[in-house]
Amino acid sequence: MQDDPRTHLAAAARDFYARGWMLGTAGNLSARRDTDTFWITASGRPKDRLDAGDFVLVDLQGQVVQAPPGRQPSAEAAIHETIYRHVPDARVIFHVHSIEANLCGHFARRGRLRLPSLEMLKGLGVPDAEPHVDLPVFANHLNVARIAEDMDREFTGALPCVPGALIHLHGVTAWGPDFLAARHHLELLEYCFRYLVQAKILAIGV
Ligand SMILES: CSCCC(=O)C(=O)COP(=O)(O)O
Ligand SMILES: [Zn+2]
Repeated sequence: MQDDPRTHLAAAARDFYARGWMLGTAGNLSARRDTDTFWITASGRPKDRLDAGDFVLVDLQGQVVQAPPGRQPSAEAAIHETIYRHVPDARVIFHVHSIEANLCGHFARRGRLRLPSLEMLKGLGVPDAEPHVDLPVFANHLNVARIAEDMDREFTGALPCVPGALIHLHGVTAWGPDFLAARHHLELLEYCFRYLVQAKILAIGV
């Protein structure tokens, strides 16, 4: 599995688990294999010990192409499909459940979370000294298809100006053209969330 995307996904999952972002089997990760299929974590697997038997190959229509015995794709595969269908350069998607991402759901207004105005957002593709950027926030539903439908509707209108989205009181999803970029995007969003939580504690307006 040397240069197999599953190796990189398993390594990313171990990293995110160690940061406390994928505890208790939370989260799911995927990477495109080709134009029509992507590898995604199997549902309900512990993210600190994934191996090749913990990934399912699915297509952009939601059909399972290849699955190890007894494994189902992530229950949230429809969200990954929606992102891959709409965002042409998304090749890797990370969805994690950090405490800060969920606390920041409380700061969202009308389906948007205003990110802090930091030059650092350059790393999310916004090269301004004092950027004004909103992250889309989607309502959470136990029926994941409803989240994917909301995302499909919103992304049909316009893609977000940063490579990520929040699902309210559930978790954050970030994507990128490769593993490193997707990780950087997730780290930058998580930095923003920590910054917003700290600013709230210190009663600083951002
Ligand atoms: C234990 S977390 C609840 C489900 C969830 O939100 C998640 O990210 C993991 O679901 P999966 O089916 O991918 O294991
Ligand atoms: Zn989730």
